[in-house]
Parts: sequence; structure tokens; C-alpha cells
Amino acid sequence: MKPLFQFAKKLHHFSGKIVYYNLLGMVFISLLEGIGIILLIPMIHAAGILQLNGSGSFYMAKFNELIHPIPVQFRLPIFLGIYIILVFLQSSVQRKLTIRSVKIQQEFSSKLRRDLYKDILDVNWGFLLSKRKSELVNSLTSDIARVTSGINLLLQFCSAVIFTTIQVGIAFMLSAKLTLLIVIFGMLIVFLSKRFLKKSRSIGKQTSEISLNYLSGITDQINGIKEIKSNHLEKTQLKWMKLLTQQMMDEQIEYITLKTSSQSFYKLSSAILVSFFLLISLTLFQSSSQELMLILVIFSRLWPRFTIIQANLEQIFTAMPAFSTVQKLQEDCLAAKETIGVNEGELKNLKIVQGFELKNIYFRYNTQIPSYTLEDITIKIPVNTMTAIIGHSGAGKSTLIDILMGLNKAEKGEVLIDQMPLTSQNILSLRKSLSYVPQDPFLFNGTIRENLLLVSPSASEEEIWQSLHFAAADEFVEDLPRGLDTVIGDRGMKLSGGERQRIVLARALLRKPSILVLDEATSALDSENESKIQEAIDQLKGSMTIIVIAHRLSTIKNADQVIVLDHGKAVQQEIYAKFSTV
Ligand SMILES: Nc1ncnc2c1ncn2[C@@H]1O[C@H](COP(=O)(O)OP(=O)(O)OP(=O)(O)O)[C@@H](O)[C@H]1O
Repeated sequence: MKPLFQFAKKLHHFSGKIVYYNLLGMVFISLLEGIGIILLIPMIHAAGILQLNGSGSFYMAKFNELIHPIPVQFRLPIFLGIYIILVFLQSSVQRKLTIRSVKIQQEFSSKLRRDLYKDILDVNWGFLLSKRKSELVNSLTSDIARVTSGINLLLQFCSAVIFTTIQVGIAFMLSAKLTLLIVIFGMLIVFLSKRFLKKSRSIGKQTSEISLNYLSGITDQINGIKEIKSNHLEKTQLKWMKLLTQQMMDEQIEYITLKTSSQSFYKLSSAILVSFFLLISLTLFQSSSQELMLILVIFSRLWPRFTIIQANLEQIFTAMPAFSTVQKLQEDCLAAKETIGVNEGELKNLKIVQGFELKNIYFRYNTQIPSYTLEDITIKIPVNTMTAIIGHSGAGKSTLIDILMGLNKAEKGEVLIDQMPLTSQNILSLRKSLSYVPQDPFLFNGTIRENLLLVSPSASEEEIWQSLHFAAADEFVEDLPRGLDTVIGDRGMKLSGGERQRIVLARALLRKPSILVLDEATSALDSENESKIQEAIDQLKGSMTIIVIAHRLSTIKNADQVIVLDHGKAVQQEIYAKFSTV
């Protein structure tokens, strides 16, 4: 229950008084409905169906006294008129409340999504490496949707409880004995239905697990669909899908079985309750017919609310694991926050005068394993020079770059920029001045222009073409039928590997960085385009600090220094002049 209360608290902070105004509105509607029900008796009396004799409770007697002066022939039209006004008032207030409540829910759910996404964006890289991507996607999609619907259910639950309490109050004024009897029955039913709530929660847990497995599995499969098709693995993959869909089906059936069982339980218990109630009130309490009728009317309207309350509770319990997951993720994200107290608005680009220095760096991904991925690395990268990092696959090149960018945190040793340590205070300024092109660059399903403007939204048309030219991408973009406005598909699938690399390079340059980091950014290029990019990089030399992970000799030969990594150790660091044998 704790995560649910935490979110209710958040709702309270976010919406403030409006939620309470809405609940007050519910009280008002319930009162109007109560008055409408009380009016039923004189209406029935005025229609000649029932005789009012003043017996029953004190309130019934008072009411009879009140309507006595009204001439009999006017009573029915007056009561019908009041009834219509009440219904009109009630429905118009209800309409307003519903709209307002949807607004609160929508705003709150948008805020929850934004907050969770921001929390995830703000965490350190180590935390992100330790999480499955599908776990985060699942929390941002399925779990957060369940939390939002849980909050809606909670509000509905509160409304139903208020409505029910007021109606029970009115019934109590009309007949304390009969109402008490019904409330005792009601409480008994709630107590007996506890097991349904417990089961709902365990089904909710299953839902979370299945949805996570489905999402992670299907993401992997769709990403690897080319391999699946070309290696004819469809059968094996379908087997996986069959197994999972079977689990989904079983879980849904289990949920519906539970829901229908609790509904049947309710129907049966309400039938028993009404029968007992009639029997006891007629034989034991000798209630008046009008009193009995009023109470029956109230409870026949109330009973569906009881069912709503029970169904709401079951659904809230089903959503509870999602509340716990999101709450836990938010707490973990906060604990793993990368920078604390940095004001985004005050962030300035980092002006590097001397350069980077890595001093006795030790790093490993898993501290349980004795060997280090990077061991005792000490290197210098002077400002506005070009450094090439080479080494066999798995030597630790990308890891080293991640340390430089402050993504990976060294276990021992330090990263210095102009002799100052890289801390959580200057890390964002560094990244603001840096353009990084990874091995597997990020392109989204939009136009080339949109993908370029992602890093520099205010770039002019001229700047865009300039950076495309630098990245040797201008010619192929010009040749596309829709030019810059060509949609490139998921992850740029409609472009060739080399075209994708050139677009991403153009994007990196559009940002006008003072540090350019290229992680095998030209590996997919043919020699013609590669040499064009080399020329461009040569032109950039001296105006920015360039760090490249390279395999090709052509890249290395233009570097001012080369760092050779071997099994996590920097075995060589030489200025190219001395490095002529590579
Ligand atoms: N997230 C991770 N968790 C655990 N180990 C990792 C992780 N990322 C990399 N490694 C391991 O660290 C070592 C260095 O990896 P890294 O990616 O830095 O190598 P690399 O030199 O860039 O290789 P490549 O040229 O193949 O890209 C490898 O043994 C790799 O298996």
C-alpha cells in the first residue's frame, strides 16, 4: 500500500486544492441525489400509490409535517418540478467535475511520465549499464500507464466512498436501525472479499513480469528480424511467441475468473442481504412501508456503488506492483543521480586551454571480478590536437572514451581538464562542448533535417548544408527526391550504413563542438568518402580537440598522437612523427 500512498501524496502536491474541491463537489452531488430520493416518497404519495401516515423515524415525521400545508393537488407538480431541477443541477455539476477530474488526471499522468523520464536521463552511466533497456521502456510505457489508471481508480474510489457515506448518512437519518443492519452486512461482505484483493495483487505481479518479458523479447526479435529471416529462424522465434502468448492468455483468464467470481459473490451476497434485511425489518423492527421503501430505493442505488468500490479496490491492487516498480525506479534513479545542484540555465561551454589528462586510471565493469578493463592508464590529450586510439577488439577503447566523457567513473585515478578534476559540477559543461559519434549512432524515424536539428535546433539552412558538406553527405542528400525532408526510417534504416555515418557526422559538426569524439565513425565508408571525411577532419585540426577510435591507417596517419591499448593497458603513446611504422 505504501507506494500507492506515495503517489496519492504526489497527486496532493501536484493538484493541491482542486482535488479537494472535486471531492467537495461529489459531496454536493450526493446530497442532491439524496434529496431526490427523499422526494420520491411524497411523489409516490401524491400520485396516490402510497399513504403517508407520519409513522417511522423522527425525520419521516418531520417531513410529513413539512409537506402538510401544501394543497394536495399542487404537491405532485411541485415535487416533480423540484425533482427535475435537482437532476439538472446534479448532472451539470457532475459534468463539470468529470471534465475537471479528467484534466487533473491527464496533467498528473503527463507529469509522472516527464518526471520519470527526466530521472532516467539524469542518472549516471553505470546505473544505465546495469539496467535492461526493456525494463526502463516497460516502466515508461506499461507501468506508468498502470500507475495512471491506478490513480484514476483511486479518485473514483474516493468519490464512491464519499457518495456511499453520505447516502448511508441519509438512510441513517431515515432509519437508524435498518441502516445499521445493512452496514453490518456490508462490512461482513468486505471482510469476506479480502482474499479477492490478495489474489488481485498477485495477478498484478504476474502481469508486470509477463509484460516485461514480452517487451524485451519482442524488441530483440524486431531488432534482429533480418538475421531471423536470413537464417530461417522463424520457427524458433514463433515458438517463443507461442509460449508467451499462452502465458498472457492464462493470466487474462485468471484475472477474468477472479473478477467474475468476486462479482458472483457480490450478487449472491446482496440477494441474501436483501432477503435477510426484508425479513428482519418486517418481522423484528415492524418498519413502516414508506420507510422500508425509501431505504430499499437508497440501497438499490447504493449497491452498484458498493460493487464499484470493490471492483476499484481489486483493480487498484492489480495495479499495485506497477506502483512499486515505478516508485522503486524513481528512488534508484535519485540515488544514482549524476549531477546534483547543477543549474541547467547557467551551464556554459567548457573552454579548455591545456587539455585532458588521465592519471593512473583503473576501471572495471564488475567489481567482483579481479581483473580490470582499464589498468593504470596515464595519458595526455593536448587541446586542439588529434588523438587516435587503436587496439584490438575488446581492448578497452570505447571504455576509455566513456571515462574521458565522464560516463564511466574510474575506480582509481583521476581525469583532469586543465589540471582540474572532472567532477559532477563540470561534467555537463564538458558534454555541452563535445560532440560524440558512437559506433552505432542514434537516428530516429524523422526527416534528415529533423535528425540534424536535434543537436542544434536553431541552425540555419546554410549551416546545415555546410556541415553536410564537411561530412561528405551533401551530394547524396541533394540527390534524394525530398532532399533534407526525406524520412529515413527507424534508426535511419532507409539509408546505407555509410550514409548513416555521414549524416551523424554532419550532425556532430553542426553543433560546432570544441571536442569531437569519433568511435569508429567512418568504419562503414568506402575509401572515396573516407578520404573526403579525412580531408574535412584535417581542416578541423587545430580548431578543436579530436579523439578518434580508428582501425584504418589513413585515420591514424593524420593524428598528432596515437594511443595503443592492449588488454586494458596503454602500451604506447607517441606523437605521429615517431609512429611511422604503424
Ligand atoms: N557494459 C559492460 N559490462 C561489462 N563488460 C563490458 C561492458 N562494456 C564492455 N565490456 C567489456 O570491456 C572490455 C572492453 O570493451 P570496449 O567496448 O571498451 O572495447 P573496444 O576496444 O572498444 O572494442 P571494439 O573495438 O570491439 O569496440 C571488453 O572485454 C568488453 O567485453
